[in-house]
Amino acid sequence: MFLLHGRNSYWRQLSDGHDENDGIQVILMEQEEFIKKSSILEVKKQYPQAQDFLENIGLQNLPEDLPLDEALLTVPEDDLAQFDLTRKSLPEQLIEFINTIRKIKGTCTQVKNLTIIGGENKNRQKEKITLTVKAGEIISIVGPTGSGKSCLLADVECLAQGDTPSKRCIMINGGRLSDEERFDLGNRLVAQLSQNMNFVMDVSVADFLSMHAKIRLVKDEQAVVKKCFDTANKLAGEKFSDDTKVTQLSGGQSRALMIADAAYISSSPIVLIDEIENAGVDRQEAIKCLARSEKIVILSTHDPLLALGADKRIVIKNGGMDKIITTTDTEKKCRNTIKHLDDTLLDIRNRLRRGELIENIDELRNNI
Ligand SMILES: Nc1ncnc2c1ncn2[C@@H]1O[C@H](COP(=O)(O)OP(=O)(O)OP(=O)(O)O)[C@@H](O)[C@H]1O
Repeated sequence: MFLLHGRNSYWRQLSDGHDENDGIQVILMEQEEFIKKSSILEVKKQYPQAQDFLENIGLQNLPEDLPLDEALLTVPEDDLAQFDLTRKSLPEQLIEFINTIRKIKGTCTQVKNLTIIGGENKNRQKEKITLTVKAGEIISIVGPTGSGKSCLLADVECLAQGDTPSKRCIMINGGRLSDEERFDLGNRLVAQLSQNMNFVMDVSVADFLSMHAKIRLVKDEQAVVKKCFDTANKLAGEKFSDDTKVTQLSGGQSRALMIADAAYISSSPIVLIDEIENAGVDRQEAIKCLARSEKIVILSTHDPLLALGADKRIVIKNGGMDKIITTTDTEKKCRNTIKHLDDTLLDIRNRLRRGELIENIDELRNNI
């Protein structure tokens, strides 16, 4: 719904420490009252799924300032009958529709780990590697240009079952997914932040975030939306306001917004990122904020800081997983020095952006 390349998921639980079904019952009773008494506009704001429901039965133009039962008086009974509905049954059907989505959300499994079972490299030689990634782990994928990093990300994204060119197989919680689970659009596990993001809705950043938070049934919606907006602005080079249209955001700002969304709103437990270093966002902060959210983060990168910032890295050679390296303590120490070099480069980049001349060779030497 909200982006072309991204995916969203109903997999995370409603969990709030109480029995899930009790919680759902209470919410449903309040919800029924609300849907019956409020104006259609308010219902759509609270439950964006209502828009889809009404559109599917050709009722997208109902007067939005009226409650549903009053608005339905403007619709001939015959128009409703073709969908096997009446003025009385339609609100009940709408409530059931919204409840079904809640139930889907409540019954889905949490992802504790993901396993990549090796397939074949470009020469059809077997990959002798099986890697299990736990929730909260960050994995980088490194390798020369064209070696097959994006291909591995694509295998995870489609939860490959030996049916992609690499013949890899992806397991969730140690088991294979049924075709139904794999292709069920409502149950998307994976959020992919690819190099090009395109929004398909022309709404403001604020509306975009709160709609998504509502669909995800996020608690404390306003606070989460604010957190998400502030984080996106922290990650983006050029700041933007919350009334900016999402279609007017730059490539870097869009990615910053989607990274913040993936961290704080999206319930997708697996986040895939293709070459975040090209996104014009504060890449280290981006990874830190995703890592805090206990997701599985897999990123393909040419950036030493990101590669070494991961818990493990997959080295790709000729289309195959050649090695898995766990980042050593010594590497982590080396990373601090690399970070210093990187900060120096970033400073030069920023000075160039501000139109300054870079001529002080001594200063540069001292900084390296
Ligand atoms: N195991 C494999 N079997 C068959 N084809 C493969 C395999 N791995 C990669 N390829 C193919 O190799 C080509 C390059 O792969 P890919 O785009 O994934 O490289 P990359 O490492 O992401 O490159 P870049 O660094 O430029 O983004 C693609 O056409 C891809 O389909």
